[in-house]
Amino acid sequence: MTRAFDAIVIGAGQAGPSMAARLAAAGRRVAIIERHLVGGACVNTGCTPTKAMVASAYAAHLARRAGDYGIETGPVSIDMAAVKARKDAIAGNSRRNNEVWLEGLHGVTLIRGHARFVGPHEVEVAGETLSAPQIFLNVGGRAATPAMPGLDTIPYLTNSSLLDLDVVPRSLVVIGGSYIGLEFAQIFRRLGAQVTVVEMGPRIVAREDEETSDAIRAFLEDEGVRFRLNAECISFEKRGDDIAAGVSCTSGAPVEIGSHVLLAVGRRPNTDDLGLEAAGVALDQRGYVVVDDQLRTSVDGIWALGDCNGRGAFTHTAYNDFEIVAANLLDGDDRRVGDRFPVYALYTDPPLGRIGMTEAQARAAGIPYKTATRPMTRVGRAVEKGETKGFMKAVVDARTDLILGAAVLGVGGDEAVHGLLYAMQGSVTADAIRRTTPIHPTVAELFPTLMGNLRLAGR
Ligand SMILES: Cc1cc2nc3c(=O)[nH]c(=O)nc-3n(C[C@H](O)[C@H](O)[C@H](O)COP(=O)(O)OP(=O)(O)OC[C@H]3O[C@@H](n4cnc5c(N)ncnc54)[C@H](O)[C@@H]3O)c2cc1C
Ligand SMILES: NC(=O)c1ccc[n+]([C@@H]2O[C@H](COP(=O)([O-])OP(=O)(O)OC[C@H]3O[C@@H](n4cnc5c(N)ncnc54)[C@H](O)[C@@H]3O)[C@@H](O)[C@H]2O)c1
Repeated sequence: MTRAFDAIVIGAGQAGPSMAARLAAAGRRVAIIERHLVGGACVNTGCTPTKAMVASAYAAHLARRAGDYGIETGPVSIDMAAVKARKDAIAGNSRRNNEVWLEGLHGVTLIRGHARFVGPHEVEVAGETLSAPQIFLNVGGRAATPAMPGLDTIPYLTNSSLLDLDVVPRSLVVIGGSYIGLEFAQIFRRLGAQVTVVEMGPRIVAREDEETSDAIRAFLEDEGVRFRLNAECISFEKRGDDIAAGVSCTSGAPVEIGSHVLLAVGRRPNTDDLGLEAAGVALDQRGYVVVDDQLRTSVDGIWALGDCNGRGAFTHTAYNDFEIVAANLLDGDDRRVGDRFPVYALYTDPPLGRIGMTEAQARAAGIPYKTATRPMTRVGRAVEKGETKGFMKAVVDARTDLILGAAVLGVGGDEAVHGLLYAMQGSVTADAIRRTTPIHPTVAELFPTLMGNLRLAGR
């Protein structure tokens, strides 16, 4: 027997539950299917637990630096079991709040199990077939584990399993020098591990401008994180209790030894075990669901939201996907993915707040642009806080005076960058920002000064 609903949502991550709630509020009978933990990657193995650990690592770092502020402390030691318990409590509370809310929604049925398409509008889960004219995919992604020689012979960690450790690894080799790898590298270094980041490219966070990569590398090196760049042909081998990572770098020792290895080399979408071929939903070469600018898939009545559509890789983009689909379907609105500005943060300390284009992207696009940079050593609030690493930088269209992009790498950068998000969204010019009167002392108070220092690129 087939159980009929008006809508089925597959995956209770960052878009699915809100989608289910909106549909139910509009009078639809909705099934939402979750195979593992409500809240998905962000709540359980991503944003929430990692940012809780960033906070513990920051506390350790600040305690070690207490003397800089005239404060005396004793020796700093780490109780990793307590760090883990705090992180688990925060993530667990968030998950339970999501669950209680979802289970209490009138018109929504939460079904536990792995969903698989058996037709364009039929899904099998826990031995039952469900059908609905509208289906919303919110299946997210997981850590990519590419075929690397020897990987199957060692007990490697991913973002999920690393979060289960209740002891600090003696030495952690992080494969991948990008967002996931760098956040974990700094966390575990501050918690006391020897940390080496192995990156196959010539620099870390290669999507950012070179000066950003260099500054992040420099402050992580200051804390004792080691880097092996240009590490092609990585291989692994068990050596007693340790793991040897062969790194084939152009310089340096050919092998890095660690007690633990973290794989942080990207994500892959959870679309390989969803039976999408039975529905005829098209995937791209990397397995992401192909969608249009309103997140419709190649099959009528099926939408894809969140990481699985390859149009974003963040919680806020997943949630915005829900807003777009709900507005178009239920509010008669006309919202599109193309209308959103890319904005995100890298939660190292100091964090990187980023919006829009990098300078390299503006140059590659052939846009005539102006740029200005200011080091955090010349930001009063950063000096007063004793946290002067990093810089802020803006890239502005020389023809229109509109902001193309910005990077705020510095204390409070993840928050401050929002001022520029609202300016970009509202088409506010650099000159208009220059004329504002922000609060003193803040990091964002230097944005008007920054805009006053814009110079044509190359001058
Ligand atoms: C270590 C780490 C740190 C991160 N930090 C940040 C951050 O600070 N800020 C930020 O914005 N983003 C961050 N991200 C990214 C963020 O977690 C994701 O972008 C976000 O979770 C995507 O949401 P989603 O709803 O698309 O998918 P997910 O949250 O992955 O949810 C998908 C859900 O679908 C379920 N599912 C999958 N297949 C099926 C199936 N066949 N049947 C039933 N259920 C299924 C899964 O179990 C999961 O619960 C981080 C990611 C990682 C890994
Ligand atoms: N603060 C945040 O918002 C946040 C934090 C963590 C993750 N995320 C999301 O998760 C996504 C995935 O992050 P990620 O850091 O895993 O992936 P990524 O795709 O950003 O970077 C992967 C890195 O691994 C390197 N790499 C790939 N293969 C390699 C190999 N064989 N050997 C050595 N290095 C190799 C790449 O050159 C790259 O630097 C991000 O795009 C981001 O959207 C967001």
